[in-house]
Amino acid sequence: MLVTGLEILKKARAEGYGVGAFNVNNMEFLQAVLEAAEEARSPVMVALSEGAMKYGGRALTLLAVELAKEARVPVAVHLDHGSSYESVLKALRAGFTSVMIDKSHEDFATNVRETRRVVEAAHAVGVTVEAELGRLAGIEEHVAVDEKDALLTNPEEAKRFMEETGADYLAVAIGTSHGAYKGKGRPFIDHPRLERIAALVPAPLVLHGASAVPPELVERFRAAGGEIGEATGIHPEDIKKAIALGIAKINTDTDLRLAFTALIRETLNKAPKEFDPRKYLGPAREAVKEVVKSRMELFGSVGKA
Ligand SMILES: O=C(COP(=O)(O)O)NO
Ligand SMILES: [Ca+2]
Ligand code: NA
Ligand SMILES: [Zn+2]
Repeated sequence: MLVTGLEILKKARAEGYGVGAFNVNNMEFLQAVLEAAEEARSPVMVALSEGAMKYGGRALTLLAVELAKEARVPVAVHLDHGSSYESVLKALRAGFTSVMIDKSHEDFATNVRETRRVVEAAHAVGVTVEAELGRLAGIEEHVAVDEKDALLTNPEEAKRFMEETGADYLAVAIGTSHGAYKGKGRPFIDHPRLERIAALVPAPLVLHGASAVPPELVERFRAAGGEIGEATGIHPEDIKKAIALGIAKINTDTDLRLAFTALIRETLNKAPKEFDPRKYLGPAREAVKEVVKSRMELFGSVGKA
């Protein structure tokens, strides 16, 4: 059933488990995420970035909202990294039930003003809002944030931010970053900082840049002909600890992309004569589904639907 993000995340934080927000760009990713959720009896958030909305158009947004309605588990359809009020309005018009307005690269006052404007519009139509305070290192969708500018979330500011904006859940910067290169070796996750934020912010907390980039998947990608450098993700133990401290929504995109692409390369390498797309998109869809299921196991959301 199609529900709001807050309905899913409030329960998750209260009961101490995490819910995956999985980025989708096409039909196969969407099917993989929803099938995994139904088989695992897990609530789930289907996330579309602005790029995904542009790439898939109504073929993707209509499909996501309609399939979410038909799903046998709670599903929220979420705009990931909304960069403007207009972009949020498009998602609201498409029937999304959760929207992120990401103004974390702006100054505090601007972030508050822009976020509050989105909260008013979204709440008017029964949709809940994710906001962000603090900056992830690495590449954010619209700004390149290098290490020295990466500003981790200030707990006291976060409290004030949530009170002044009325946002429903908060994306925090505690050391993660987007993509496959999250730092040398095991990225440092500032759990003490998260604990202080969670003590001051009762709302569900969101972790971006949370992909594990597992070595076996990186190897599989390379073995199939993919080229990738010194790739590292967030250690599963650091995810579990973050969930215990108040993280309720965990964004996963890179792991799904690596799995999908590795399988397509593998299938095409093995069958150079193949030109039926279902023969290489199908196994890739299965691979994404397996990654989604393993993430749900790690987050503790299996059986929570
Ligand atoms: O935060 C993410 C995804 O992060 P990853 O690159 O670690 O999958 N999307 O908003
Ligand atoms: Ca941001
Ligand atoms: Na998001
Ligand atoms: Zn993100």
